[in-house]
Amino acid sequence: MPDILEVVKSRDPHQPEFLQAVTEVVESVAPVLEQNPEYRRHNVLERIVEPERVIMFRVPWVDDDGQVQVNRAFRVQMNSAIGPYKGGCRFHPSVNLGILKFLAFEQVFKNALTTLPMGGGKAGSDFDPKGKSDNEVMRFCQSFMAELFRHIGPNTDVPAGDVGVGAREVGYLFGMYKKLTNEFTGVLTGKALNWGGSLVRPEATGYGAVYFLEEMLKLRDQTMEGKVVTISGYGNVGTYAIEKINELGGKVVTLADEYGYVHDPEGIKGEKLAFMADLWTIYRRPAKDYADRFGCEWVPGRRPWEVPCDVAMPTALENELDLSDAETLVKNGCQAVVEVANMPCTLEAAHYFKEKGVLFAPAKAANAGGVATSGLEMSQNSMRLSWSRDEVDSRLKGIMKNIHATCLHAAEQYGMPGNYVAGANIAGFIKVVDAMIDQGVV
Ligand SMILES: NC(=O)C1=CN([C@@H]2O[C@H](COP(=O)(O)OP(=O)(O)OC[C@H]3O[C@@H](n4cnc5c(N)ncnc54)[C@H](O)[C@@H]3O)[C@@H](O)[C@H]2O)C=CC1
Ligand SMILES: O=C(O)CCC(=O)C(=O)O
Repeated sequence: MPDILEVVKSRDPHQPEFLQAVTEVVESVAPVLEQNPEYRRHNVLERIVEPERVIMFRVPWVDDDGQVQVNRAFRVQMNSAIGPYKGGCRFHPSVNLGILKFLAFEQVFKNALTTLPMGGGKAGSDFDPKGKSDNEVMRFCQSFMAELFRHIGPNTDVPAGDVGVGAREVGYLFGMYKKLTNEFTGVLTGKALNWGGSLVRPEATGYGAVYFLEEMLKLRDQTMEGKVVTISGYGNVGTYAIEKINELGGKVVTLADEYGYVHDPEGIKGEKLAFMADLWTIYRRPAKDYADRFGCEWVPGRRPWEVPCDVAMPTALENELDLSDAETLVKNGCQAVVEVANMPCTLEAAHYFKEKGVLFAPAKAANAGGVATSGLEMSQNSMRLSWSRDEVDSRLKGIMKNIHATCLHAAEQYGMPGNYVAGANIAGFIKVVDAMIDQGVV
């Protein structure tokens, strides 16, 4: 039996993020494979690390000066064993095939944990929406969809937003899909409310992560009341995580970007939260604007993890928190780390938190509220009905509680009590590979 990590490394030596995501899963599921020889016989590990399909395409578009620009785009259709491919689109200059494969791979397990019938996929482009006009963004989205539309559909593949893709972009993507197919269907989630979106979808990832954190804290007889929290990204997930933390009596004291971080010991709330909410999501402006506007400390070239906190919630990008950040957090008394971004902690940082007894929520469990609510949007679209805010929020809360319990149960069952990383990987893995086996070698 070949070592799967060696296979992945030798096939795709230039995809470190993908290898990292696979390594974490392989470490977790080793006891499962040992106890279930059937999984080895069906070669499930070798199959699950290979995308079912990857579409790569060029996206030509015309900028405001009349100049033709070209970007590269992908849709990674990773696994459809338990439902149509499902996962967001990322527009960011760092996007490449390896990053999208890691995101699509994570999505497979995450979507399985929600219990909703969704397979995993991820799309994206190296297009940078920063500094682009509305019209440029629209032309880019239209050109992107002019190719993607033939590969997706409400029962085939249902994309959504991710970094750099919010309600505005989903609107432009949907408009083009509708024009090309002459169909009004739930082919994208994260739609605006007045044309098929779901209440609570914008808030869902941030709220869901805080619901997960509440469950973890309950095990230590604690609540969010009085907790000091550090975050990084201040886009969609950062904004709504802060809103929920404030509501539950916590206080968020940082926000950050690639240039440095803002320290606001008074907490990001009220008028300040409203200002911050628009800063990236609408204007794509740097974090420093917040410091300038409210007279807070701006710390250039450093990361927010050096600010003492009870809870750290990385909310920007992969590998934004490394071992030395983890050591600083632990030294400063941090009790819990919640991965709200996808794979924001390096493997070494995640291992260190576990070793030191810090509560550690892995992304595929903690940020699953977003895609879960996308699943609820799909259900509402299929039924041609809209649920109330309370209905969606209580389903979201129920799903997050269930994911928390599922992770604990799976980890316990395989001899790793309290290890949320192992629990999330094992539970997601078993659900997906059982479905793959049921469906034969396809
Ligand atoms: N939007 C969603 O529903 C979900 C998002 N996620 C993950 O959450 C994270 C954030 O996503 P969103 O808030 O949706 O994106 P967003 O586009 O709304 O916000 C992105 C944030 O990251 C910051 N950022 C961009 N480039 C950066 C860099 N090079 N260094 C540091 N910061 C940088 C931006 O300033 C912004 O604050 C990503 O890892 C995404 O995959 C995970 C689950 C669902
Ligand atoms: O809502 C969705 O379909 C995707 C959300 C997403 O991209 C993620 O969970 O990372």
